[in-house]
Amino acid sequence: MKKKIVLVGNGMAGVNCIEQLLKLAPNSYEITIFGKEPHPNYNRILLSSVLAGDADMKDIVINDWSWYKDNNITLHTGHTVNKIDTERKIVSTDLGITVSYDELILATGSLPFMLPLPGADKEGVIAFRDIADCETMMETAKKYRKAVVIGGGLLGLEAARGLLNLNMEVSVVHINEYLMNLQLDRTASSMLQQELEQQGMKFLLKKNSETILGKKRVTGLRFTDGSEVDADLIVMAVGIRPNMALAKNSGIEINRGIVVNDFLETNAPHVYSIGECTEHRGVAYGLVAPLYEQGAVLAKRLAGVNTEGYQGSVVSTKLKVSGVDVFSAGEYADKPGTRAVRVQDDFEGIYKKVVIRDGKVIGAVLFGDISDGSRLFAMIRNGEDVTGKEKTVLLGDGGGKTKSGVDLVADMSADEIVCGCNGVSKGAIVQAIQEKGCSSVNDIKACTKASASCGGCKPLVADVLTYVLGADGVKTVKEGICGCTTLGRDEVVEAIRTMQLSTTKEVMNVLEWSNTEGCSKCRPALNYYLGMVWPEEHEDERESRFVNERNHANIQKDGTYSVVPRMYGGVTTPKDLKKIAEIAEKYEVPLVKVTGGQRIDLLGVKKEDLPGMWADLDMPSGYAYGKSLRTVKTCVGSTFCRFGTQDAIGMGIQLEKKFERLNTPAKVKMAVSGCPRNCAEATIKDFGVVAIDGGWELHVGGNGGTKLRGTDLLCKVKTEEEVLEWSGAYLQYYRETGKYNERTAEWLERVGLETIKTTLASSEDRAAFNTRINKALSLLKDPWKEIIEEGTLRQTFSPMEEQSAASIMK
Ligand SMILES: Cc1cc2nc3c(=O)[nH]c(=O)nc-3n(C[C@H](O)[C@H](O)[C@H](O)COP(=O)(O)OP(=O)(O)OC[C@H]3O[C@@H](n4cnc5c(N)ncnc54)[C@H](O)[C@@H]3O)c2cc1C
Ligand SMILES: NC(=O)c1ccc[n+]([C@@H]2O[C@H](COP(=O)([O-])OP(=O)(O)OC[C@H]3O[C@@H](n4cnc5c(N)ncnc54)[C@H](O)[C@@H]3O)[C@@H](O)[C@H]2O)c1
Ligand code: SF4
Ligand code: FES
Repeated sequence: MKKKIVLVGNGMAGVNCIEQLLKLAPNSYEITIFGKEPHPNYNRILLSSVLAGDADMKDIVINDWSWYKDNNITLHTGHTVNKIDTERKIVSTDLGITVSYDELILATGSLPFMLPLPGADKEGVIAFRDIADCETMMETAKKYRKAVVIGGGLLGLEAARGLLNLNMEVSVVHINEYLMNLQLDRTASSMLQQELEQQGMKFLLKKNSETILGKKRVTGLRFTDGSEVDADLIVMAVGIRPNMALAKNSGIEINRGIVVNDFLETNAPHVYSIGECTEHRGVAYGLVAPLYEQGAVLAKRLAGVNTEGYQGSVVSTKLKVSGVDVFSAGEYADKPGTRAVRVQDDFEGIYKKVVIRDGKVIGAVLFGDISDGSRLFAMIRNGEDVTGKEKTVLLGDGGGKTKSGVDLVADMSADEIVCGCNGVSKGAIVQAIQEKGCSSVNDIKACTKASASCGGCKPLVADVLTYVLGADGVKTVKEGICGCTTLGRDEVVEAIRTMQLSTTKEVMNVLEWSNTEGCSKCRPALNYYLGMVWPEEHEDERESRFVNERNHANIQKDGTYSVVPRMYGGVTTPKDLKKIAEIAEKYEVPLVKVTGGQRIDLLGVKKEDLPGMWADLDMPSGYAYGKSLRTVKTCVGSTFCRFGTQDAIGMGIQLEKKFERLNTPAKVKMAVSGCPRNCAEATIKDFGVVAIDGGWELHVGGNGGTKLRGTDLLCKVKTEEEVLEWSGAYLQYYRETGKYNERTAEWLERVGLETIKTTLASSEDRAAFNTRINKALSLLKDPWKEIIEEGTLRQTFSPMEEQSAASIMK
């Protein structure tokens, strides 16, 4: 007769252990699983991606209902096991079921720590732990605007990013003076803060929460220093506590967690504990990789396979916030007896620190470029001795003194975990390569799920591929444009052309998107590609655009908008200035500001006032919100300046009139200077024109934002017509080959200046590019005018509409 095994906790650690056990001893046990949540086993890690709009609830299920059936597992969801009789070997649940066991696994996970503040029981105060919390946040974002996240750790920041994507204003309250203080040093933390502030997050540091304000529902949070912040939603993310109530009630030894030995045995015979509820050698872990390692040991033990036991884990973390690369592993803090190698590049926003003690790498922090993460992590885990070559660990030596990623893979045992998020070992990846013919990171992802969650293990997966197949055997596959597809930008655009696909829905269906609704990354990208390929046929999909582009104005931190009318070349008239002044008074605009692009910005406009204000202005939209031509900055040039050799203003106005409204992969800024003194700063623009004696220099690929880049010289031309011809060809080439959201500076570096020069060298090719761009330009209408004239569009400017459109498109 089969022995009976019972698992309490249908979460990541417990079910993974059962999966391992089924592989090692398929027919040895009759299995029963109890889970408090009403769902089959799902990937809790990916709740952050669901909240951010990058994955769908259905994508995060690890084992669906049929998996339990196919493996003859009896599953009781919605049941809380509340008693274990360790003498009679029976468990019972709150709903009255009792089941006997021969072996019992406790994998009850953790409970989020809720600060015991007065008012913490109010409506709108939640944790971020499970599907229910995630759904509450998504629902709340449809009705409310202000979110406060307490806790600036991994969970708090991922929650905050998700809430921003849901169109909420987000303030993160942190007790410490710097973010992710448990994972980062101050330098990395302040770089992280800067990046997140640019994404729109606000921070309240060194703040100790005192009282949650509001009647039935939360309205704010007061701190011990007396200050307050408004809140319609408070998410507590201040750490977790092992869930050991069941063990405690049943007389099983607990301390910080349920106490186990190296074989995951508790003090009660035949009762084991794994996962976040467990304390092993004094440590309770809060990341999945160690929990999977515990499960693997326990599965072996239960299957009668020899094992040395669980020895504890070194952990690494990666923040799952798009656009931010942060990695931390081991002991990252400076302490007596440690020394560190640091590299900091403020231009590229990169920081790397490796901590060394007694000749061994014991910790690392990486920001901006985390490609060394898995190599350093392997060194930390292997206790690699780097005495005498400490600097080469980070800086490289060109002579191969330190081990490469592939060498480190060679040293790994088959059981070692490569992908922490999905519990995939080196052995499983090697097997997928050898038995299933996988030859790229994407193949491995499809076969084993390795690299499918946070993506932090991609470099290590690539090293395993190289280790098995050699460098020539590995297929380098372009990144999918988002998590919904493995197809890259070029493949998608090619399919749109050749298969004549005309809507985002059609693209997603025909190209078999894993998430049929798409996500906040692919929907606007597809809308752009479709418009670029089919300028006449494609109808712009408003719902696929981000909030600023839907509303043709920039949303501000208080939910109002900013209005910037077009002012060609930065030139205005007394009449227009008077009109703008009167309108600013009429709509009680709190701030009128001259922008860096030489225009006038009316800030603090209510959404419902936008169409009225546009009608009164009777000026074209300045597209200050769009992936489009923003401004053409000009100096006064030969019109007034003593040094000017050409008419910079006239040239700038011609360029702005020609390219206004053009949809581009990312925003485009231009400038024209009337002489090489370059007062219009043309050499940090996407397209800069600088007058020289007898003509113009055309400069390309500049960027003045976070990643400052000076332009490269494209060519010199003689006439204004040539400036227009070259700029048209250049912009259309960028439109046709740029990835959505890729600025010209990044595009130029990817494609290469020489390729661009060669492509645009012939006048016939330039003429063809110009024909296509002129076609696209001829079809564009001013959006403000359209909205004023079109009743149904105008109606969408009521405050209620924005709430319902909040969806995933920030
Ligand atoms: C939003 C979010 C993002 C995360 N991101 C990452 C990440 O990027 N990387 C990483 O490594 N980790 C991450 N984590 C942590 C990771 O999800 C946890 O470490 C992991 O889920 C813990 O697994 P577990 O099985 O121990 O516990 P859980 O997954 O919590 O499973 C325990 C289950 O047991 C059930 N249960 C408890 N008591 C009983 C009972 N008495 N009877 C029946 N059922 C019971 C619970 O309801 C729960 O479903 C994240 C966590 C969250 C919330
Ligand atoms: N990417 C990832 O690996 C990832 C993502 C999400 C969650 N997780 C895991 O989930 C668990 C929960 O995450 P977490 O971020 O809540 O835990 P945590 O313990 O890592 O961080 C909690 C943070 O809250 C701060 N804090 C504590 N009390 C506070 C207070 N009163 N006010 C303001 N701030 C306060 C702490 O300084 C700390 O930085 C952890 O085990 C974490 O590792 C991991
Ligand atoms: S760039 Fe030359 S022409 Fe233009 S304002 Fe400066 S000095 Fe005058
Ligand atoms: S470690 Fe996160 S996806 Fe592999």
